[in-house]
Amino acid sequence: MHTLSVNSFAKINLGLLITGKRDDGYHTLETIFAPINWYDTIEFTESGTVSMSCSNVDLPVDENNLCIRAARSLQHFSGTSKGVSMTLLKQVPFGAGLGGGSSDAATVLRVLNELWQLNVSQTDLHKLAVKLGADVPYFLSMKGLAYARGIGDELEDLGFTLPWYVVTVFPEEHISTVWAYRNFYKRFDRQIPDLKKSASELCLGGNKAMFPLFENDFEPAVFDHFPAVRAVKSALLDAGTVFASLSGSGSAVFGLFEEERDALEAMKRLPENYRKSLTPPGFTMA
Ligand SMILES: C[C@@](CO)(OP(=O)(O)O)[C@H](O)COP(=O)(O)OP(=O)(O)OC[C@H]1O[C@@H](n2ccc(N)nc2=O)[C@H](O)[C@@H]1O
Ligand SMILES: Nc1ncnc2c1ncn2[C@@H]1O[C@H](COP(=O)(O)OP(=O)(O)O)[C@@H](O)[C@H]1O
Repeated sequence: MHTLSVNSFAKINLGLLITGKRDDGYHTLETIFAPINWYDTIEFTESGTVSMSCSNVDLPVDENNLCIRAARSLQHFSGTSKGVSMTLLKQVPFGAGLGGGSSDAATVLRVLNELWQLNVSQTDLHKLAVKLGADVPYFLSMKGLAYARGIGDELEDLGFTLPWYVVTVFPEEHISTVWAYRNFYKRFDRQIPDLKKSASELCLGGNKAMFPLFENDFEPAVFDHFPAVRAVKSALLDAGTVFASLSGSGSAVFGLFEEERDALEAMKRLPENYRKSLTPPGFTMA
């Protein structure tokens, strides 16, 4: 039986401005998604039923797992009776603000649409994706930097990449996205900068004066409740990063470096037990 192995890349958020709250409880936001070179690997083998195993025993592999939920949503939408056995090599920390689970869900939708020969349209896949998670559409349809609005599902491919090395650090604190959205300090009345234009001036024009616009609205509350997370941002700044920020709802923190040697030096200075990844400039999801 043929087995297909696919990598599911994680993301960081360059700027994350929460602009309001919808009647359904979801928040509207503006953010720039950027892919990083930290990934899970999922192996797919056709089978009569839908099942999965996972290298991380802390992650349930029941109907709540986003890989299973994605497979089920395709079965229900298409009416297919085909199945799949999935093996998830879990390397992206979860509760990290890196979208690892969302990326896995998007990979399952994309691969099973091909494997099961369903020919579900991109529009319909997008609808299935957003029901699985607000971040899932980004991983379904984008490869590089994307500007996102709505709940994170209205996407625009920016067509350029980050010109820096990205050091991403997980300080071993799992932060629930629900907790973060319940506890962030609201600033809905604040003037919203044009993140799309600023990202272009920053990445293409090299205008570092744009960096302060890329605030993460989760950061103040997360730093107040998790001082170890605040300390990672301070350590990256002390190591000479040109910009550092919480990613998503956290707890991962990333720093941007112009020189690889400075990025590697910064990684050495951080606690040994913190998981870290280094992404080169120009990275996109293959
Ligand atoms: C915060 C962000 C930023 O990219 O990512 P992570 O930090 O999770 O990676 C996303 O908005 C997370 O997207 P995702 O993790 O897919 O969230 P979902 O599973 O759809 O929603 C989990 C819960 O978060 C809240 N939620 C999520 C997205 C959003 N725009 N507004 C919300 O209020 C809702 O309470 C929802 O029930
Ligand atoms: N395959 C999966 N990988 C990671 N998290 C998963 C998966 N399936 C379900 N989850 C649940 O989703 C949440 C994390 O999702 P993820 O997209 O990684 O969020 P975050 O970006 O906040 O880390 C966790 O609470 C985890 O229990």
